[in-house]
Amino acid sequence: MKRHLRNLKTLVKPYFRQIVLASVFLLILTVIEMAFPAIIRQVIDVGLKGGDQRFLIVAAGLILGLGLIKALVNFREQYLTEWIAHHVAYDLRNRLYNHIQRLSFQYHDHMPTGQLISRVIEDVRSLQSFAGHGLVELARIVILLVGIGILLFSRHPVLAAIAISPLIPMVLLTTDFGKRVGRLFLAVDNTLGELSSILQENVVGVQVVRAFAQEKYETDRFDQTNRKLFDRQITVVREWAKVMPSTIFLVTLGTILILWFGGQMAIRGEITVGELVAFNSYMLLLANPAQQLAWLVNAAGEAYAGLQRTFEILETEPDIQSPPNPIPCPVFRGEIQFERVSFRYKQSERPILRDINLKIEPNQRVAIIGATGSGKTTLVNLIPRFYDVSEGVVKIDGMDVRQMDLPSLRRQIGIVLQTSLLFSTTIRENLAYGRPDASEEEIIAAAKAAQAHEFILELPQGYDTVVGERGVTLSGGQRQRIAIGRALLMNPRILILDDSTSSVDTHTEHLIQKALSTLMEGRTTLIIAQRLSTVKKADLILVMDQGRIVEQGTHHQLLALDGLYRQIYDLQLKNQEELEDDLLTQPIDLSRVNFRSRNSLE
Ligand SMILES: Nc1ncnc2c1ncn2[C@@H]1O[C@H](COP(=O)(O)OP(=O)(O)OP(=O)(O)O)[C@@H](O)[C@H]1O
Repeated sequence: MKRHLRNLKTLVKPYFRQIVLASVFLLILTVIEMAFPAIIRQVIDVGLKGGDQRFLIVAAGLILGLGLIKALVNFREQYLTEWIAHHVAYDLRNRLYNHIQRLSFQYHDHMPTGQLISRVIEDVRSLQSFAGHGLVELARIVILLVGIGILLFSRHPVLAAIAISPLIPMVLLTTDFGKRVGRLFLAVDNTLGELSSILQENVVGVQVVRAFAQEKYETDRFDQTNRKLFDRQITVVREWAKVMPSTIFLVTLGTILILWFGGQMAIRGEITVGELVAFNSYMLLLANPAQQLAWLVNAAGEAYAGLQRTFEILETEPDIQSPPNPIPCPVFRGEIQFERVSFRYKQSERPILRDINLKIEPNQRVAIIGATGSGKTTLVNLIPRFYDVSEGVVKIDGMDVRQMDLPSLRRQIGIVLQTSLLFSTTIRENLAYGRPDASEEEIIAAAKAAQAHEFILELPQGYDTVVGERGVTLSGGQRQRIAIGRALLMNPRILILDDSTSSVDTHTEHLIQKALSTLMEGRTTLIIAQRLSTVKKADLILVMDQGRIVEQGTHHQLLALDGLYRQIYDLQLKNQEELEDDLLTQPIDLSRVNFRSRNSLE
């Protein structure tokens, strides 16, 4: 709790001046509200009793003047509190987004995307709505309660005690509700996160759902979580509905008590009629905010849950960041070394990479092959520090990558994956994603080298065509060429490629191969190889099996070894004729070869 209040303080601190000003406005408003019953009392006791018309006119003028001031101050106060709330939400969304950008892959592996989205949007919204309207109302209630309490007790302590007495169970009721509601809202928010995860997964994976005709299953899954959300929300409403009528009843009880006891006192002449009316007006002044108390506690609970969930993200230290005093990264020569590297994902029981020793010379082309799940992707992911080694060290040009400045390390490593993500913006901006300062000539040159220039020109708005959800849909081959252009423009010293191309026609395949060759020139390149042609051309081939590099060398050296590589190769050679035809057209998926079957071959 203390920690969360401290967090809240860090959020509102920049707006301290505005908060003070809003509080002053609030105080003025409340004082004006409390002045009205006092004026009415004077009107009844002095004006009406003495039949003094001038007194009535003065009182009416006073009420009119105060009413005008109240309207003006009210406008300023409402504007200011909303302004503060929106600024706090704006800052929080930015802080969250910046932090999420810095969190490691390890974190993203286990945090569902939908949960993150729901925290940045929904939890911030609940915080914002409480920070605006809620906090002000709460402050108003406190000021009113204290102010009216002092006024009533100073005039007539006995009647004040009678009038205020129903407020005691009301406060007890709402505090009890307040204790429970935070927990209930946390459950609601978590389920909302689950629901957005399912939605997000289904929208992204719509093709898979349709292809497997699993619409019914997915609809049921969504319905189940939606029902859970509904049930949890209804629980909150039920709890709230229990408290709400009780508070309304208790306020009404206050008025009844005043009329009953106060009325008798007035008959006995112990208080004036004006005082009785003023007492009742003060109670009515409290009625509205008191009824809102349950709503406020509700909103506070929701905001508290939001605060907990958003700060859970903000308090997560990124596992992977630049060291405090990073070694400045000069332009890499491109030598890569793995020394006794082992790696285990946080969740995995066994090491995924074991005792990897490897030296790659600058500008070498390295092909990595191995069965699916043998650790190829994991191995290359250690170079740009998407994950950090569990044991051993990865070095570039003799320096441990963990000692380098992270952005300058990653800027020198280009990555082209099989399914390259493009952003929903123009082709030009997608190409210049890593180099926003690139000139038009540079962008076009990169697109030409990536064999993308021609098809870009054929698009409706050329380089200004928006891709993705808001614009045209590009084919797999076109997307990959844009991704190659994007990497080319970065001019990285080290390149990581996935050379598989999802079924494209011969011509596109040829264009992609040409683009990749241009991209690889003069750079250290690691290719997760799916094609025999790529493997044959590599300076060094790494054969991976169950997290280890079991063989390494050139095509001929490895053939001569007569080991696993030979077996893979022979398996392909059996279909020699077919392969000859397909070599430039169809990717030969080496990862699909059953490496384990070598035992049966022996
Ligand atoms: N983020 C992750 N968290 C936990 N385990 C993972 C993660 N990514 C991969 N693995 C596991 O690590 C092992 C190696 O995966 P990796 O993706 O490196 O294999 P690969 O050789 O690239 O496979 P493929 O050819 O199918 O892409 C697999 O058993 C996989 O289940």
